[in-house]
Amino acid sequence: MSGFDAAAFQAETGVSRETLDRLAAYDATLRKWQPKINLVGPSTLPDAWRRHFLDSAQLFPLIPESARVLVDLGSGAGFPGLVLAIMGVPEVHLVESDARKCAFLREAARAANAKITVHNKRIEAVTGIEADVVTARALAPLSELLAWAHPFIGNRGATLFPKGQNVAEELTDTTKYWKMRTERFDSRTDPTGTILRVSGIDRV
Ligand SMILES: C[S@@+](CC[C@H](N)C(=O)[O-])C[C@H]1O[C@@H](n2cnc3c(N)ncnc32)[C@H](O)[C@@H]1O
Repeated sequence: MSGFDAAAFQAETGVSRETLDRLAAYDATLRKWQPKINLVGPSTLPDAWRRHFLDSAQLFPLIPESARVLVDLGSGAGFPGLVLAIMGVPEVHLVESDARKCAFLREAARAANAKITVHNKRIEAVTGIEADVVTARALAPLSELLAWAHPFIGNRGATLFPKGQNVAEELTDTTKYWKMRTERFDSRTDPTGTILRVSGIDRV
């Protein structure tokens, strides 16, 4: 059992009491639904405030201040997109192909009073959203993520992707297909992890 609880999350992120209460309502919904649908790895649930809530919340300060519209690809149980919506990103779209996970996302958003849009579709089928930021956690290699993100942000917006220790290899592979500006930030939850912020994306 981890000692990193909601209070530790609040101390680490500085979120308001109201935001913490909304995240706690999301957490309670996650714990209620987890036995019915495998939403997160069962072994990660006791440490959810660090492994999922802080892991998602650490992206918030990396979002440009002018950003209004965020698309989260392959949202699963809502990490990081739903956390970022609760923290204050004005317009958040969650894209998830699994209908049961979409039912959970709608219920968790209702419990947390978060006005998000859930798209129960494959990413490739979602069109017509002009976004400022695209996020995705644990979904695909970088080159694939950029191919999915590009229709939403063109070369104007930015992506934020938590990545593991293979990030250097993924970057090398990606430069064959994409021109881009990359910035790397140390993960606050994973000593071997990196948050990759990519912008100015164009095909080679
Ligand atoms: C490994 S989970 C990660 C979920 C969440 N982002 C997280 O980090 O906890 C990947 C999710 O992406 C969804 N997914 C995979 N490919 C997809 C696609 N092409 N379109 C929409 N959703 C997709 C899966 O159903 C799954 O819920």
